[in-house]
Amino acid sequence: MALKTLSAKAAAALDKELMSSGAFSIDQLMELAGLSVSQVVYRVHPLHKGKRVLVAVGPGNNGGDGLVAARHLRHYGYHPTVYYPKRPKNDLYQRLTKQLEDLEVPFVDDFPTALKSADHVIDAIFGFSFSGEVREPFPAVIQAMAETKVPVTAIDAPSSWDIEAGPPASGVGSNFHPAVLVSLTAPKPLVRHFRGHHFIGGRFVAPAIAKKYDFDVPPYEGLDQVVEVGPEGLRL
Ligand SMILES: NC(=O)C1=CN([C@@H]2O[C@H](COP(=O)(O)OP(=O)(O)OC[C@H]3O[C@@H](n4cnc5c(N)ncnc54)[C@H](OP(=O)(O)O)[C@@H]3O)[C@@H](O)[C@H]2O)[C@@H](O)CC1
Ligand SMILES: [K+]
Repeated sequence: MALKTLSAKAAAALDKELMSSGAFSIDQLMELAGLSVSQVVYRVHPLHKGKRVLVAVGPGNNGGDGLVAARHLRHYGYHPTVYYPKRPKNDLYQRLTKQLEDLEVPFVDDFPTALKSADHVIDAIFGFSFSGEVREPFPAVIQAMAETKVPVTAIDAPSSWDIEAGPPASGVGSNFHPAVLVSLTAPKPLVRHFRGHHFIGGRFVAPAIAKKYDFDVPPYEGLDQVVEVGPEGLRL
């Protein structure tokens, strides 16, 4: 059975609803989203495969998920490094940054150089609000992630992919195929073009909300914050 997907518009509306009538705060949702990403990395890239995780962080909430994941990974025993070139003055992102600084997580300015000594990469640049052509300074970062042999885990969307249509036909991102994707709450239509390991995370949706937005809450087990749903077709 094919997984039901959420369009970019529906995902944004769901986000808004969770934070209004759903009574969640953005901090809560981001914490659970980032926690689920950290659990995926622990599964696909356990500590013995190498502790150096490079996190590419973008200017919105997708980036915030990456900052949260970096914090959890530090507590699990990894050595995360964060590339965060565009930092909005938003209080939430500043607090997430301070929490990482207190854990002595390094922030770097040169992504391609940092990539040379990374064992795993988290793509937290853009999520469901991405559109159009990738603007500076991110084209070189996406190009580096596309070319590296280091495995990449993308949060919610491979950055630069159109949320509905998938990878761009040419130019930046056309050759970017991350090894792992963590869809938050529900996959976006771009997942039809994704062939790697696919997980769903974001274990915070009430059944009535899932019904209203017409997607399936995957069968989370025990303490897990994630469910693997691919690559063998779409198992749900
Ligand atoms: N409900 C859920 O499941 C939850 C979802 N969560 C997460 O939130 C994510 C969505 O976050 P979001 O809405 O903040 O936007 P996001 O995708 O990070 O990007 C926006 C930024 O990118 C920029 N930008 C856009 N296009 C660009 C371009 N071509 N080139 C360059 N820049 C470009 C844009 O800049 P602007 O256009 O405003 O100048 C803006 O700064 C979602 O995918 C999930 O990861 C969790 O945190 C909580 C629970
Ligand atoms: K991403």
